[in-house]
Amino acid sequence: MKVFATRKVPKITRELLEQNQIELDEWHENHSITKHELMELIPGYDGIFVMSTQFDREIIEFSSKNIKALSLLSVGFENVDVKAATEFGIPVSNTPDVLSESTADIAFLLMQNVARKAFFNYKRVLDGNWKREFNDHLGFDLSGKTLGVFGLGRIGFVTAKRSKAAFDMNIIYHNRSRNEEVENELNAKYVSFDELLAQSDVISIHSALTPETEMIFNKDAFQKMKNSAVIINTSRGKVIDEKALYEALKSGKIWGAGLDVTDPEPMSADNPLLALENVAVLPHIGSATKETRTAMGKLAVENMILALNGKRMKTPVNPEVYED
Ligand SMILES: NC(=O)C1=CN([C@@H]2O[C@H](COP(=O)(O)OP(=O)(O)OC[C@H]3O[C@@H](n4cnc5c(N)ncnc54)[C@H](O)[C@@H]3O)[C@@H](O)[C@H]2O)C=CC1
Ligand SMILES: O=C(O)C(=O)CO
Repeated sequence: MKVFATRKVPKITRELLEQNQIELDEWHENHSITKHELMELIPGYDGIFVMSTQFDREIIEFSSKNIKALSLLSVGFENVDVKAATEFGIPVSNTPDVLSESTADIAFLLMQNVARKAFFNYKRVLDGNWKREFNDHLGFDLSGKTLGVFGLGRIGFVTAKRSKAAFDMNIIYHNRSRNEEVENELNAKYVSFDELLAQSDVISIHSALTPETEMIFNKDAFQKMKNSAVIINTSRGKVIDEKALYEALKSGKIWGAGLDVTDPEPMSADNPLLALENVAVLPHIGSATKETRTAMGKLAVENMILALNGKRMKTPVNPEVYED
């Protein structure tokens, strides 16, 4: 058996594959693999570790001749046409749960960072501009404020839990469905999207990227938010209309933004958002801890080995592929 990874995999993945006598090739070039390069390579493999690479219907159909599994090293799977994979009988898996704590940490880090302008103030230190201001560049307290979670799934829940425990924040949420367990545990209140926009001091985005959520945070949404509000995004860049976000921040329509994900990625260094005092940007490091990347690598390889042996994957995103 031979598998291919569209980027370098964690050490654990390599080790487990070796123990199972499965050969691995990884994409080592400096540029992201192109569709053409991928299609040239696919015929030589039995399975693929997908790391952010786009798998559209054409690639899926082409892969179906020999590929027995697409094992993603991510929980998000908007880059793969799952419907096509199911149609062509290819099982697809992702890495849920194992990255929820570390991604929620980054949402929480950005929240505190923006509330206290930490990156901006750090830059002042680097620039030799250390002044103790009494009335300028002030932040705001998170304690007792209202956190609005958009998409209260696995990561949204952990973020809400941290915010409640650390800052006794009042939790409201908007989700595809209500979650009474979460409501009881966190005293959280389900609200409509418009209520979430109007009532939140901080909005933290944790939904998947879907046709419904794409650009849902647009000019119209920013108009409905408090002038003092902060928006945090650790889901996918495309959930926010970044031009509208810039305008909303620049005009004082909303107060601040913390982004771990942007559209496109990487964000260009001359993006005007980076020049704003109340904006903190990180280069998509939500799951980037040793522990989490190891757990993701282990789960991804377990899924791959199961699929290569004709067994049901541990965390399939298209379980219907196993139905007769
Ligand atoms: N920044 C980073 O490094 C990372 C980013 N992510 C992103 O976080 C996302 C969430 O991950 P999980 O919490 O594990 O997923 P999940 O599936 O547990 O939660 C997503 C939630 O969004 C909700 N949702 C979907 N469409 C919605 C809509 N139209 N309106 C309201 N709610 C909606 C769902 O009901 C669900 O509760 C991933 O899809 C991925 O894009 C995940 C891990 C790391
Ligand atoms: O898992 C995901 O969806 C990520 O964005 C990175 O871990």
